[in-house]
Amino acid sequence: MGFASSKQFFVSWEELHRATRELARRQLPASQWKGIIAVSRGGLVPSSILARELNLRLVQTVCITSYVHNEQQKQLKVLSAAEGDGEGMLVVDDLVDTGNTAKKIREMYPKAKFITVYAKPQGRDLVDEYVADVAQDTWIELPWDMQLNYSDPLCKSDKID
Ligand SMILES: O=P(O)(O)OC[C@H]1O[C@H](OP(=O)(O)OP(=O)(O)O)[C@H](O)[C@@H]1O
Ligand SMILES: Nc1nc2[nH]cnc2c(=O)[nH]1
Ligand SMILES: [Mg+2]
Repeated sequence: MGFASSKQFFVSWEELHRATRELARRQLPASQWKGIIAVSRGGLVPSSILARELNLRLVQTVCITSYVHNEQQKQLKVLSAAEGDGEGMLVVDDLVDTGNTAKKIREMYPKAKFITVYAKPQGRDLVDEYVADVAQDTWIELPWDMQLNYSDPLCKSDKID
């Protein structure tokens, strides 16, 4: 789950919006869906965009926290979960990485369609649909985790000038 990430992929609000709208476009016709189950917290913003684009008013959540014990072990804890087997529902998360969360979601909602905006190779086969591939060694930095910052001009680190 990102422990071995050596690179970063920075996602702006605009890029997240564009990619999530593309994910929404692929869920048409909207009439086939009863609603959305957002995988909180990462799936909350994408779910809001999908709900708007598909005019879905039923938005439920499944709240999962991940406890990391060591580099190999990630233990999931479900704090609260929408009821049912997921029939007619879109289960939405921001990304799939190792696939641990996705496996749990599939067990809980076997009849749902599970979709994410981003997917890494280890977990992508567990997702029914996603928009963008990201390498396994890359950490995805999402817009709600970032802020605008001043950046020095490149020549400042140029020792020859
Ligand atoms: O494929 P995996 O290795 O399971 O990783 C993917 C999950 O990790 C992140 O959530 P996280 O558990 O960090 O919590 P958050 O959504 O509250 O940020 C992300 O939002 C996915 O839900
Ligand atoms: N923000 C973020 N959370 C994650 N959780 C698991 N993998 C990732 C990742 O690449 N980025
Ligand atoms: Mg999450």
